[in-house]
Amino acid sequence: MIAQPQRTGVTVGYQGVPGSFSSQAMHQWFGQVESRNYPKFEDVFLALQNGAIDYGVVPMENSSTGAINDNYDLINKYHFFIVGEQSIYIAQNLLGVKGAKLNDIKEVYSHPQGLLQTSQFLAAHQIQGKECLNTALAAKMAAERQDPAVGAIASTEAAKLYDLDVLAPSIENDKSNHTRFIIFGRAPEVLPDADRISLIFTLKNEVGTLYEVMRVIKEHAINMVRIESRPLLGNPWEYYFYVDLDGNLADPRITETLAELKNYTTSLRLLGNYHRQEN
Ligand SMILES: O=C(O)C(=O)C[C@]1(C(=O)O)C=C[C@@H](O)C=C1
Repeated sequence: MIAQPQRTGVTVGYQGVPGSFSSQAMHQWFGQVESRNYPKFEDVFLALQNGAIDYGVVPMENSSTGAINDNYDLINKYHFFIVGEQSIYIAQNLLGVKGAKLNDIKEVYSHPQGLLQTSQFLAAHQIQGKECLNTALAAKMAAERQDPAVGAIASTEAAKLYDLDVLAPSIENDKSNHTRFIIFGRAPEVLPDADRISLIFTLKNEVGTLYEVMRVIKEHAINMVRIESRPLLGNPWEYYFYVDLDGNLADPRITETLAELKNYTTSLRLLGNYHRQEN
């Protein structure tokens, strides 16, 4: 694994409360760091905008349930730069108040992603899911309710922090459940050995424009690792595309590709060139 640069004396923002997967991802990437937490994903972007934090950490994609669309839209809306990524293994657990048994649980709080990632277990045990803003907040809410019928789907760290029992460990549908988070800041930070590039672009509404973009990438022998299309807010039936490529900005194949893509796109924004992280 490539060592991350030391960023000391900085403040990092994440969504949720301590014990959330976002806070775990933040600590894995930054180590011990000053942090601030916010109720909503957009609050993290606003905090970066008004200078309350130096970096933000948000989830972008889960290996079993796919894109976390809100954060793609926020990255498109706020013109910040991706400086890194962190993928973590997400073990979801059924948590309950002390002394509760699995069979007591009738409803659970969790983030919509936590409920989706454990849908098979919840259906098999006829447990009703109740959405809340974050998995760790779900644990905090279950602890406050002190009702053996009310549990939470969250991490074991959240169980410890909010004094809950783990009634069923690792109940995620997919045993290789990972979530990829991005680390973003106000300025680009290009590292000489960076190997992942993220772009956002819009296209001319003409025959074959997306094909031309793919062709340019392919003809420069660049590996495209992700493409997401999302509706452009305010322009019905128009889309923006988010693309991740393998590469470094000092490589002429990349500079030529970016220059050529300008011919086929109506806007093209480089979000960052950073270290990729394989699971
Ligand atoms: O960070 C948390 O704990 C969250 O509740 C958020 C979130 C998400 O939005 O995907 C983070 C990682 C997991 O995929 C489940 C939930």
